[in-house]
Amino acid sequence: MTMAVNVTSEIGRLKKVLIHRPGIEIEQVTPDAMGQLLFDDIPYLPAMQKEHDRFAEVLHEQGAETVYVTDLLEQSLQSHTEREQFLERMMTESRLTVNGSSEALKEYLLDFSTADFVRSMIGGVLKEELPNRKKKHLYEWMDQHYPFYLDPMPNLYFTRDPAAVIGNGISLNPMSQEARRRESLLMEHIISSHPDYRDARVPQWMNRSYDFPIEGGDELVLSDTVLAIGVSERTSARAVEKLATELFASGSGFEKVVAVEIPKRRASMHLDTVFTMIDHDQFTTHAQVVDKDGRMNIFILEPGDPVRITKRYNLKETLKEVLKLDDVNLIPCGGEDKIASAREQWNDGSNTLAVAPGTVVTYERNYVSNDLLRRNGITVLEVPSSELVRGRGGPRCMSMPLIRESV
Ligand SMILES: NC(=[NH2+])NCCC[C@H](N)C(=O)O
Repeated sequence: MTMAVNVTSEIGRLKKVLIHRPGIEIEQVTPDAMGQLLFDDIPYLPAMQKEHDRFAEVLHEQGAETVYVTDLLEQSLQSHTEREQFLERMMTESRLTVNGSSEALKEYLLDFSTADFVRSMIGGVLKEELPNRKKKHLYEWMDQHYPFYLDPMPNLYFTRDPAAVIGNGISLNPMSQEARRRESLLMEHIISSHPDYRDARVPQWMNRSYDFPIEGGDELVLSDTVLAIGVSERTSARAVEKLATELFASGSGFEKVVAVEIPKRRASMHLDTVFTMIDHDQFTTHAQVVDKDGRMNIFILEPGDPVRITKRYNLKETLKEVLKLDDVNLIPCGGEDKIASAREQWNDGSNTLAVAPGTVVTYERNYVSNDLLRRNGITVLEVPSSELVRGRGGPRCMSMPLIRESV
C-alpha cells in the first residue's frame, strides 16, 4: 500500500511535493505592513510568479509531482457547509467573531465560487470590498484604520513552515509569528478533510493548539530514525521536547531528536537557513552558526521517562554519531570569503532543496555557494530568484515534501 505521506529523509528522491504559487496576497504587502508581514521589500508579482513557475518546472523535470495548496483547498471545500465551517474557524482565529463584525463578511464570502472563496482566504479581504448595504457595525464603516477584514497570507509560498511530514505522520505547527498563524489552519484542513488524506488518518505528531511555537523550517528529517530540530527565533525548546516525546511514544520509528541551538535573529530564523542536507554525508552550513570546527550547542533527545537528554558541542561529530558515518563534509555557504558568505546566506544560499541524493535546487544568484557545491560533486539545479528572495526564503522553504523515496 502506498502511504498518503512518507518522508524518511531530506534527500530521498522527491516524489510528491506541496507548493503554493504566489498570488494576490503578495499585492497586499505595503511599506507600512511589510515588517509585520515578514517581508523586506515589495515583490513584483508577475515576475515572482514566473520564477515560481520555473521552480515548479524544475521539480517536474526531476520527476516530482507538484500539488498546489489552492487546488487541495478547493477540492476539500466543495460544499456550502464545508466552506461555512471553514470560514467560521478562520474568522475566529482572525478575531472577527469579537463584537459580531463577522456576519457581513460571512454573507459576502459564502456567495463566492469555491475558487474565489479560496483566493480570498489567502489573498485577504479588504474592508472596502464589502458592499455598503452589508455593513452593520461601526468597525465596518471605519476605512481610515486597519484596511483588512481578513489579513492576507503572503508567506504561504513558504509551504515548508506551517506543517512538516515526518515519517508517515505530520507536524501541524503552532506558528511563532502572528502573520503566519492561520497558514497551519489551511494545512490542518487539508489533512483532515481532503479526500486523499482524510481516510488515511495521517498521525499528527504535533498540533496547532500547543502553546509553544515550532515551524517547519526548523524540522529536518535526517534519516528514518533521526530528526534534527532547530531551537531558534521561531521554535521553542518546549515544542521540540513535546514533539520528540510524541514521536518516541507513538511507534513513529524515530529514535533520536537532535536539537540544534541557533542564534535568535532574522537572518537565521530557521535551522534550514544555515544548515541543509544535500547527500548521505554532505551538508551546507554557515559560518554564522558553525565555525570551521563546527562548535555549537547541540542536545540529543532519546526515549525515556522523562526524555533522556545529553549534550554535544560539535555538529560534525554529532552527525557522524547519529547517522553512523565515518566522515561528513560540511560545505560552508559562500565559502571562506566573509562578504560572499554573509551576502549569500542572507539570500538563502544555504537553503537547498534536495530532489535526490546529491542533487539540489538552489537560487542562481548564489554563485559562490553553487560553485562550491559543484566542486564537491553535487548536481546543482539553479532557479531565478530576484523576486522570490524578497520574502527571505529559498527552495527548501518553498516546498513541503509529501512523499520521498526511501534511501
Ligand atoms: N523555512 C524557512 N526558512 N522559511 C522562511 C520563511 C520566510 C518568511 N518571510 C518568514 O519570515 O516567516
